[in-house]
Amino acid sequence: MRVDLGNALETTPGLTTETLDRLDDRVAAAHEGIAAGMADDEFGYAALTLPETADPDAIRSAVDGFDRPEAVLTVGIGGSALGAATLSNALESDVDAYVLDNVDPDETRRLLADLPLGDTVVNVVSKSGTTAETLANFLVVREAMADAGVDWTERTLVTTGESGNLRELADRHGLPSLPVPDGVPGRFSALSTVGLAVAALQGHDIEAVLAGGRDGMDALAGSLYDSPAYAYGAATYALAERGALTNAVMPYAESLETFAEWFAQLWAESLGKDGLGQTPARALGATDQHSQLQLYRAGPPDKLVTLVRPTERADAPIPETDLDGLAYLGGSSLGGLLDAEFEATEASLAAAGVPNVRVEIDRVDERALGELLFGMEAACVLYGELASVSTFTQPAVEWGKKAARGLLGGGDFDEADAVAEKRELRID
Ligand SMILES: O=P(O)(O)OC[C@H]1O[C@](O)(CO)[C@@H](O)[C@@H]1O
Repeated sequence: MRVDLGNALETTPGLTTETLDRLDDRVAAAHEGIAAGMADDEFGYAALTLPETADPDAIRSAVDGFDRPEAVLTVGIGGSALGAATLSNALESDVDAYVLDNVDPDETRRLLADLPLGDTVVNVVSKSGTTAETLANFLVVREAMADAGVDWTERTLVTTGESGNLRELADRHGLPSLPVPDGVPGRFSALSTVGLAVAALQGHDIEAVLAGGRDGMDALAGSLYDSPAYAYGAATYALAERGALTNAVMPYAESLETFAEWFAQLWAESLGKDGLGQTPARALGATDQHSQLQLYRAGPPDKLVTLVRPTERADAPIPETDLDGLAYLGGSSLGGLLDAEFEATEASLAAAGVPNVRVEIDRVDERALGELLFGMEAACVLYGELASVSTFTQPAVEWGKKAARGLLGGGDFDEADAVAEKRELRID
């Protein structure tokens, strides 16, 4: 993973090399704390040692009990789905991967109608084992399998904590199961059993993903000038401090679109604390040059754009044409056009004084993805240290969970009572 901060200097809001030099002392101190937390396997910091502590053999032995399936369905939500989805949507496999990470009945019904349930492994993931959406979807999927005459106990892999409903279910039915690593919040668990089981079922090289994570660990250093991850974390923090309260992450690769969704949870749920934070916007290049770029370039000067691309990609030629106006395209390639648009968008933002950061990986493969996921996790942890927020907790999401549970009769919660007090101004 390589980071280029050049287009975040002298912009609005913007940084200077003096700013970064001054910040580097704080990066060094933060790195000491992070390294100590990693060494002591402290809550949250344990995520940054997963490239060494994850056990690929245990993952492979859990999935090897299944014949190679036609499809894998992940039933989970948030970090219990997005890490696996990032890898499966970035890498090609002849095992199709699907995700149920919402409780939209139309989507659930549509998906179950499409799935070859008799040749699908259901990967149900919940660290807590109590997440309503995940458990509700699993109960629906399990019934659909039974209705299809499929023995769900033969087609289900459970990844969960030491206790809770899913652990009880796995124990009761002797299901193959994997542990969720202690001290690792879901949004930081991509390089663990949570994110790697699907990749293993799809035949991907999970050892290479972890090797990429180790590349990222090795690249951590006591200076932002020696660590791409810390450079990104420090620059985004300093830009937020100067008014860049939105970070639009814009990968120029369809295979990295889910990565932007994974990044959005990591960034928002880790850093949105105490009235602080930086809103992650999900964009896609080149598509969003024809939509959101107008706002990024000419809207309020309150954002930065993170442009992500692989520097090597399979390509597709654009045929020659006798149409005069299109002659410049003929003989070029789609990849050549995409790269030109990446560089043009980068220059367009710079010309308008909008800060943008370039993040590049060599190619979209297991090792580069492992390093990118690790790098953004480390960047997030550093940002949280610099902002002095509680990076690894997410108390603000609990209110809504209690309200929803109360509305369904799952307990007596004041939050549910507050729902009935909604202020109305209906325009029909
Ligand atoms: O793995 P679990 O416990 O089902 O949690 C799923 C997701 O819900 C959250 O706990 C927020 O409610 C996320 O932090 C987490 O990734």
